[in-house]
Amino acid sequence: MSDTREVISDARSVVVKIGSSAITSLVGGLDRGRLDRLADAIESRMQAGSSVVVVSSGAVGAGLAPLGLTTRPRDLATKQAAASVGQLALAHAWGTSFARYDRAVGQVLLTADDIARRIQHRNAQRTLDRLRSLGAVPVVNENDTVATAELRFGDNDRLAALVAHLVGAEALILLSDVDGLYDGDPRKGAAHFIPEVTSPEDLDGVVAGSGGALGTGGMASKLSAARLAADSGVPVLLAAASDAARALTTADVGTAFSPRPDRLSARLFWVRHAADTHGALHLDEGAVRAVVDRRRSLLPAGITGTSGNFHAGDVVALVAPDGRTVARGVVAYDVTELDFMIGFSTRSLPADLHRPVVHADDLVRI
Ligand SMILES: Nc1ncnc2c1ncn2[C@@H]1O[C@H](COP(=O)(O)OP(=O)(O)O)[C@@H](O)[C@H]1O
Ligand SMILES: N[C@@H](CCC(=O)OP(=O)(O)O)C(=O)O
Repeated sequence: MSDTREVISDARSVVVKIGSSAITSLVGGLDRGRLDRLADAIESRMQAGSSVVVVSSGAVGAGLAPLGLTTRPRDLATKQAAASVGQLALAHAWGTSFARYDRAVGQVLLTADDIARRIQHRNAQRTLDRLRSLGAVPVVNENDTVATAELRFGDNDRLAALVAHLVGAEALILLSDVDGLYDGDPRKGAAHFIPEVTSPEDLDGVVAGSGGALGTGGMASKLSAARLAADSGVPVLLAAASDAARALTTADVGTAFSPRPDRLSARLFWVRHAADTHGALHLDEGAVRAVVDRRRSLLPAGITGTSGNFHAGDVVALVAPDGRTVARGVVAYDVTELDFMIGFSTRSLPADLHRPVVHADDLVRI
């Protein structure tokens, strides 16, 4: 068995993400039998000494039938209404499944903002830690009814990877309706199974397709969540929910993603994955080369313009002349100060403006 699978199987703290496609269907809504089987597997892992945080999708899927809807809505307001009805059923169903073991369940609804802002971040962290120390299972979902389009996590795979970072988990298990990663969408024809992903090259030629009728992000969101987790040193197992018992014990099913050996510091992880940037710095070609290839700090001379309303200490995007975001970093000046500095060489500026606009230590390439 690979080292990664051993780490996942031995992890004392695990985040288990369950996709809509694994526990809901368009016709039947929430599948209580499947939820019971997942709760059985999670309970066994907890009995063996691990703490588990569940990230459960399925609110929208569970809310469709009660509202007389037969397809997943596309517009935000109807999605939010379905999630509002469905979240109640979902939380109740998890509560009932774990009550068979006298295990309490705590509902935790988060938005991107909660993870991005340090104070809410700490509050969420404290609640999750206390729930776990009290032996309860936190069941996390996105707070769909208040998240607006631009505030959305995008998908719960990403939320699960951020939660894994937040609680210092040692493994992330993504359970879906597919039994792992293939080089193309297995619903669309013959595809080859990929058991291990140890480096980005293992993903060369992989076509990550869209999700099913109820899923949101499809395989692309699982791959980017796996990368996010890998950046924070967390190994990921992607497996079918029907294999949950094996995924949670021996981890000898599905696709295992190794964490990167040079994991990002907590600070740089923050910079790269901060939910929101507060603006952008537009770079000329020379500055792109200095920052990306030579890993230098960004100086005012290489900046051609700014956008957004940011302050010193905010995370901003660094954008190349062709519009690509090439890095993210913590900016050292307010936009109002910077607008007078851009294009000038450091020597021609007053001494109090000599620090770099983004220091190399505060900068992460994308
Ligand atoms: N390269 C691929 N490997 C495996 N599955 C893929 C791939 N591309 C697309 N898929 C599809 O992604 C779906 C899972 O994504 P999604 O429906 O969003 O799940 P979930 O609800 O669990 O988040 C699977 O049903 C599968 O058909
Ligand atoms: N918050 C939404 C889930 C969004 C989502 O990412 O769904 P999925 O792709 O099934 O994990 C819900 O509960 O329906």
